[in-house]
Amino acid sequence: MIDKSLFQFPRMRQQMMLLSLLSFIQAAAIVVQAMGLTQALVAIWQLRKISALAVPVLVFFSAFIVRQLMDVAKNAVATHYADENITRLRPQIQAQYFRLGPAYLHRTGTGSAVTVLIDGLDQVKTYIQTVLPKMTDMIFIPTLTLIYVWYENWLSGLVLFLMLPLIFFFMAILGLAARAKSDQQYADFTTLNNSFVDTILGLPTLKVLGIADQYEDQIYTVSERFRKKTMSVIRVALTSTFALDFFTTLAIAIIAVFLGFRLINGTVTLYPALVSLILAPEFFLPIRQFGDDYHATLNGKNALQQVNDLLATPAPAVVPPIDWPGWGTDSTLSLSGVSFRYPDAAKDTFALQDIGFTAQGMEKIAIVGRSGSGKSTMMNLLAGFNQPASGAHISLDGHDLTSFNQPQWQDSMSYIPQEPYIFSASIADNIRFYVPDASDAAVAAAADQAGLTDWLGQLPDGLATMIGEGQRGISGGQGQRIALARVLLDSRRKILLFDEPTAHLDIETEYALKQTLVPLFADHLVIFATHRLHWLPAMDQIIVLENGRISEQGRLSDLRGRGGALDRLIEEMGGKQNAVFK
Ligand SMILES: Nc1ncnc2c1ncn2[C@@H]1O[C@H](COP(=O)(O)OP(=O)(O)OP(=O)(O)O)[C@@H](O)[C@H]1O
Repeated sequence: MIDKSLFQFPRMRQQMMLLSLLSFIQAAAIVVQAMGLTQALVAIWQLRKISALAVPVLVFFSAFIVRQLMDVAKNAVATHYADENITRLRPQIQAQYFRLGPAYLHRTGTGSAVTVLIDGLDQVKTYIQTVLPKMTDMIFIPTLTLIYVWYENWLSGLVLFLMLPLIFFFMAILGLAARAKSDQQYADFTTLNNSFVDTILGLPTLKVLGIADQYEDQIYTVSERFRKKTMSVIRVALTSTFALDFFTTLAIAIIAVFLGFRLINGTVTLYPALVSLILAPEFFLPIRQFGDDYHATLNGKNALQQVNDLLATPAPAVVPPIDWPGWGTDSTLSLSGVSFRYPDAAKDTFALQDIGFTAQGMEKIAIVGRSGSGKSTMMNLLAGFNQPASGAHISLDGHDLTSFNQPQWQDSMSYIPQEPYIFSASIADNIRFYVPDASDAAVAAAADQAGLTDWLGQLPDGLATMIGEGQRGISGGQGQRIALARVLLDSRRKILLFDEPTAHLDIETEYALKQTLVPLFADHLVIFATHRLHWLPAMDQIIVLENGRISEQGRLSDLRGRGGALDRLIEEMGGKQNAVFK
């Protein structure tokens, strides 16, 4: 029922002590309230003067108020503590996602991240808020009421005490059944979120292909499955609540019958009999309340488990800092024996195998290959998102690196993917990506150099125009130019990694962009993955990938016409692509 990891939360001991104190006071108030009520009833039964009622009634109401105040206080303490932990966990989870990188997010799904960060944390909050006070209530309220009932009437105390194992036994059986169903339900919830986010992101494609309805049906099917799983969890939860209610009512009835007979026999007086009867439901109340909230706590427990698993996932080690001034004209990077396998790929299936090459100074290197040959995997590895398998040798100006997840390397490079991410912000802020404190004049100059001036002139708000999700849409070419402006703004980053930056652009836009890009290449190390072969004449070194291996590498002039992998690739591309080399 209780996730042990809760006890590792900061300040948990103090919180539990505080809640224990509040539950203890509440338990005492419950006993005192019952005493006051019973004394008042006994006084009425004995036809005593109305003034004899004053003290018991006052005691009853005072204890009643204390009891309610303790509920308010426990709620406030638990809510505050839950909020405090959610506020602590949210940035930790975000930081962990950053550490694990896009490769992890790709594997687990965006929907899963949304589930953890939004619904998951809400459920964890409800869990902490509910389970902590319920736990201390379950310890103190039954104990104190049992002690008092036993003191007043040991037989009633014994009945209450004997009922406990039976109730816990049923709680455990039903709890286990609900647990299994709830695990399934939570897994379905994540699947549902993943397929929903996936469908929303892919909606334009689905519409174009005319299969949006099919996906709508799929979401309907998944959500129906989720609904049914939820209903079955609720069914088990209701059965357990019913079973608990049944047994507690039975126990109270047994006590009532016993006491009734003993009152008639005269073996017990009215006060102990009545106080036992009034306290019997109080004895079971915390257990029943825990049963009522069991469903909510199960979801929270699952969500907490997911948060813990995420936080415990080992992040790729950040390579320790090196004494390296950054990439310069004399710099050398050499790789050998670099392999990479996706975690979910078959055992011996490597997306990259035994990669080796050397990059020097402001060289321009093209990585070409058929679709699926490993170009993006290679760029993600060079950007530090994919970690090479053991046995790789990476040497950066004489420093041995185990991966490119190296702060100085990453601070020296700019990575431009096929579709650069445009944040929901102004164009200027999007350009300031690497240099947040760049001046307006510097941003405007970078935008101009990237060829954005004509377009900006058409926008009433110019650089202040809001773009990105939920804002003004932009074309693929404009997105690439913004990404270029980012690079131009930060002249310290001398390494440019391009992953097919013009893949989604038409020939005219690509040509215009090329005019901006090629001059930029001059004072940078450029590693450029592409299947558009007209870029090759602008490159110093060509690396041809086939099935994750380098099948040919060298200068374009050396590779052309020798019937090797590059010639085969050019032949396959045919037509317009081939014409570039004639
Ligand atoms: N996240 C992933 N998990 C498992 N396998 C993957 C993943 N991403 C890519 N692969 C596999 O790795 C291989 C190389 O893929 P990669 O995307 O690097 O190729 P590419 O040359 O960039 O292709 P394209 O030109 O079509 O973008 C392919 O066989 C692909 O199926």
